[in-house]
Amino acid sequence: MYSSYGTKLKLQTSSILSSFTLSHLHLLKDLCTLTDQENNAKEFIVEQNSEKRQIWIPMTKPKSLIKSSHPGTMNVQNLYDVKFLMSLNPADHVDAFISGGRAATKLEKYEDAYHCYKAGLKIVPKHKEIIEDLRELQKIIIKDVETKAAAYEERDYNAVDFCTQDPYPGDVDLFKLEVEILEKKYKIKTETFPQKPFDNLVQQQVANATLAGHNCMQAAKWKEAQKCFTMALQQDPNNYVVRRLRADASNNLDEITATFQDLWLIPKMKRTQDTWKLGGKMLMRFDLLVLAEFWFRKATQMTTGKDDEPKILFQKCRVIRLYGPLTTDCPIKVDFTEYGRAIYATEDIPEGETVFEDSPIVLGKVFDTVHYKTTIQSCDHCAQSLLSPQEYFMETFSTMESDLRDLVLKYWPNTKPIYCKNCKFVKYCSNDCRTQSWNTYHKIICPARSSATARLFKLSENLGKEPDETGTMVEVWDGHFSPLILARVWATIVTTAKSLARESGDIIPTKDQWAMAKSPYRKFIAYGNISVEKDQKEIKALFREIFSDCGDGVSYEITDAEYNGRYYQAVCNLQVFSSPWTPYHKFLEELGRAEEDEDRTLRLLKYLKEKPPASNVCGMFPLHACLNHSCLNNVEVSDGMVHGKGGVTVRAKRTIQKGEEIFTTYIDTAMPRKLRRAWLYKSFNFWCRCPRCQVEGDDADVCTKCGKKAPEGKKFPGCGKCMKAWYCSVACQKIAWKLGHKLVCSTEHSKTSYG
Ligand SMILES: C[S@@+](CC[C@H](N)C(=O)[O-])C[C@H]1O[C@@H](n2cnc3c(N)ncnc32)[C@H](O)[C@@H]1O
Repeated sequence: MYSSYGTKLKLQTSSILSSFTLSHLHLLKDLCTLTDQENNAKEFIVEQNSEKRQIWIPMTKPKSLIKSSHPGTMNVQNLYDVKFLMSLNPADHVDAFISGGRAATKLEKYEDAYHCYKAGLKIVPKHKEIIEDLRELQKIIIKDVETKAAAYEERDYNAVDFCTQDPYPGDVDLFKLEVEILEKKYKIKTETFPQKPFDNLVQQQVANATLAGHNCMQAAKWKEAQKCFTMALQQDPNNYVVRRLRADASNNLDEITATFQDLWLIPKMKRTQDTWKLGGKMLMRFDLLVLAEFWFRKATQMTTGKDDEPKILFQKCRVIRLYGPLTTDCPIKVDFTEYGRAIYATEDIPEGETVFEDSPIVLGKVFDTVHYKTTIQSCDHCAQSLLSPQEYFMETFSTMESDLRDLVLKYWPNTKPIYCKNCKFVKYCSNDCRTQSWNTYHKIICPARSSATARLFKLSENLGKEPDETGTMVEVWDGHFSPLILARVWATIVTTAKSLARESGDIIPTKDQWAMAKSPYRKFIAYGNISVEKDQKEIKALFREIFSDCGDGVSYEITDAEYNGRYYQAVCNLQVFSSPWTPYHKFLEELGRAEEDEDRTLRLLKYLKEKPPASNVCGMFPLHACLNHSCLNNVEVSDGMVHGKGGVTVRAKRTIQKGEEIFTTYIDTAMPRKLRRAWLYKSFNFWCRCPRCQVEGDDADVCTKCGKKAPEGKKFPGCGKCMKAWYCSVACQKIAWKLGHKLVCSTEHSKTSYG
């Protein structure tokens, strides 16, 4: 039996499934299992190359019986099995999730373990064993993080250190244009003053006026100071010190043009770091961002010692340039802080209101996240779900009354995928998507193009593993997303650069054309500083092989910096989503409009489920990726339709005041403080400093406020409302309450419980 990609799926007499992938196995699970009726268990024997494994999955209770009769039950050895268990979506497979959780814990895939246990708790909310396992997991994660954190040198984290100040292509022209605007719109003059010979008397007058101006400045009399400096400059227009002083006086009067005019007239060689910085600030207010960047770049170059302001100001210009156009229609702006990009409300946003919507620039398969059951196929290009009636109704589709099945088939949209003509593997929802995909990236990375591209797809299908010389499956890629996403970014850059070259009558793109092609990805600022390429040698070599020949003699060099940078861009900016408008919704809409027999339609209702299964993919979202984390998040992110395609919608969880930062959450905020922090440190490399983390405690044996330790064997009483902070005295509790516990304790976040 062959899958659409040509993968050999052999069904043997003993129902042994060889050479499988998760989706194949899922689709074929009913064909390939032995059912143990007596013990209500199904056996899955999974063979990959020479490795054979047996998993017994209990289908119904009683659990004890299954365990005792099959010592190998739940012999879950690796993530394939964990993922497989998760994909079964059974109603009563708590044991499967326990085993999956334990296996994932052993494999140090803590997030997977956590989601396995959570799935188990969904079935039996207070399952004792799972709660114990979750506690154990919590301890393991904290220990792991503490060990790793101790091994790293504690660094003063500052996002600007990772940001480049390289000019963008086209900036030279923009620079000239902005100088013109400066002269024409803001009437900034470029003047030189002849050197006047002046005698002692004039010199004395200049000195007196300067001193008087200086005294006025001290007394905060800016207007008077400005007048004094003007008198001095009339006598000595080339005195750059006085000009700088007058700029300060004008700045204090908020006279932008006057301030900048004086700074502009100071010759470049005479401008201090401070002058460049102030000039940049004025240029930002003129909205002349390329010029402003130039001035802040100069200020950065002249910085000695610790002064991050010019660097931060520079990046502020960058985010206005990059994100300004994306936020014109929403009540937000993107700014730059010491922890990178951040989104702020530009007006009050009522609870429930949409804050913004976003669509992905690049999307690809979800990887390594067992809780997302990606069994539903979707368009490889636009992520539209290709959910079939069989996948939606599952076994009930064949058992429902035939007239109902006919009704479904009549109104269910066509979800038959359209395949790439070359590889006959990659699926699309339409010819349009197939053509667009081909023209933008697929022609470079189509698995039919070379053995290297075929290997990349295969690797992605096998969740990052491939056989080594001995046939043992080894992990070649340990990213949490499919390596195809990176391949797609590079392939898109290549095709864009090639077409820019073609437009100017060339074949090989110029440096500028490459830079233009990379420009859409500038929005994805990445802060990774730990080199990943050492650990991913194999896949890096594979990418190098693929992109060394992009056709027409063009190659794209994947340097170490390029590899690391793009890897972190993806890591820092990906978000899982799925199109909320599925074939199921279209079906319901069509059925609703149709004039069908009411009785028949009503009979169908009992087969409808609350929510259709999702076809999750992950995408790089330019705006959404700027959302920082808080354990007291004020927005919620959900799947949404954006310009007719799948994307994300960000809604206010409560009223957000103008100027407040917009925070999402990266983790399950029901987790206790210590675990939340460990999780964030492990996955995102930062220690959370949100208000909740500041006012909640970790243990009852330490006073959350003053840090005092409880006597041996004793515990301090906890906050009666939230039980998330413990105090040694009423005094400590009162102080903590005033300092912020009150604000946090009254929120719904504090009412959540974990496990
Ligand atoms: C998806 S990005 C969010 C936007 C980010 N500031 C940026 O510009 O890339 C995630 C990264 O932002 C930073 N971050 C997010 N929330 C943070 C917080 N509460 N404290 C410190 N850093 C945070 C961390 O570096 C994290 O890895």
